Amino acid sequence: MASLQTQHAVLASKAPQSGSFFDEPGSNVRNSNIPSQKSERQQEQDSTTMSIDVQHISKTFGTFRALDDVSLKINDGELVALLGPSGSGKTTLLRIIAGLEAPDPNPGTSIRFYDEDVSRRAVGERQVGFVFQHYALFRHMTVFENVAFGLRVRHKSTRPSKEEIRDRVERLLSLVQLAQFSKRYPSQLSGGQRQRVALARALAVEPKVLLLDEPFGALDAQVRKGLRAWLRRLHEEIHITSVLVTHDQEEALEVADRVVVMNNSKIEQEGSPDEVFHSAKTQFVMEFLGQVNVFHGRVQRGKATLGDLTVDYPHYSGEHEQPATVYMRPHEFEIRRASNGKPSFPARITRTHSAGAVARVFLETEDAASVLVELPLDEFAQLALQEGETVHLYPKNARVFVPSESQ
Ligand SMILES: Nc1ncnc2c1ncn2[C@@H]1O[C@H](COP(=O)(O)OP(=O)(O)OP(=O)(O)O)[C@@H](O)[C@H]1O
Repeated sequence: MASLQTQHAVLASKAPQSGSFFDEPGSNVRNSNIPSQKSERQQEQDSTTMSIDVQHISKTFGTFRALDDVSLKINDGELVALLGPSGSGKTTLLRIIAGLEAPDPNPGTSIRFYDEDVSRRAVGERQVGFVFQHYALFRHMTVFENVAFGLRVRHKSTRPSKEEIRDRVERLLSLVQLAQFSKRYPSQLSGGQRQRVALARALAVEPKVLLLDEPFGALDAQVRKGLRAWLRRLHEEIHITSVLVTHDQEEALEVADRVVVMNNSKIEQEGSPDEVFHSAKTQFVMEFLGQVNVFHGRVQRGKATLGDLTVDYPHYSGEHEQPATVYMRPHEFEIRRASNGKPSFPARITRTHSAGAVARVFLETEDAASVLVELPLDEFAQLALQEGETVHLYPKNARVFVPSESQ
């Protein structure tokens, strides 16, 4: 292939897509512009109460703009993940929702909880529950006392009775599966157990919304995975409107009902995990969510060209050739030994790795560009691919971005 270059963003992969752009003449390679059908869940959400509605939020620290006119609506009972790289503004947005930080005082800026303007309400009045990455539990208090704390310190007029507090704490501890640890001190718990206590403590005061800022960020990968699944199950049980800040795309895609991708102080894209993963609207989202092979091609007169491969690209019908970036996910290739006449390109296998859920095949094109392909293990075994051999790569799907259009 002529002028083929690749680079990899190292992130996780998902199940294969069914699109077959290269086999179907006239198909549209620009996935991102295909209007997506609203899922039943989305339609349901549209008709539910909006519990958090922030509009036109900007935040400047000195001369640095940490948030740039961000608007976001979160439905009642929804779990939304704010996902983005470090410094993209996720925590700042969360802190503004909480009332820990004030937005720049611009006309049009508003923060509403359940239709009530809370912009002027202090953090203590907003009824939010927090769990942070390093949510220090009180070391001198038992698990039970930690969870009960928020209720015990309430003013007499709103404080529940001793029995009510005991009942509520016991219920919460069984909800977070720590009932048997109620008498332990934080130092006698694992990191994951401590975060579950922190969550029970946040829920004890019956907040209207739950704000989670990298709650599992300090824990090791295995524990994080377990807690992720646990948090999702918990959310399904209690359905409290929740905002989860994370820079871990796997975590966001697995746990959230809706993912809000942030970049450079703005919301880059929001949608269901499927939408943001499969229909990235920008190159940033495409690269941030999932592993990608990146190729540099061209568009001209309604066609996108990548070496010998050509696909329809109706978004640009100009005569003037424009550079384009073409993305293909590792699972979006078929590998064959012999050409079947369909558009493909040859590549040499440099390494294979099959000790995992899928086999990973590392290849090099004629231009010495590297490509990563993922195959189901049975297909990999059937092909009996050998390092050093040259095979044909058949792309099954691709997304084309013309920088001037997509940015
Ligand atoms: N109090 C502050 N004073 C000055 N700059 C700040 C302050 N708080 C945040 N910032 C800056 O604003 C930007 C956004 O910060 P924020 O914490 O919201 O990012 P983030 O997306 O949550 O990142 P991370 O994942 O690293 O926590 C960063 O560049 C940060 O340095």
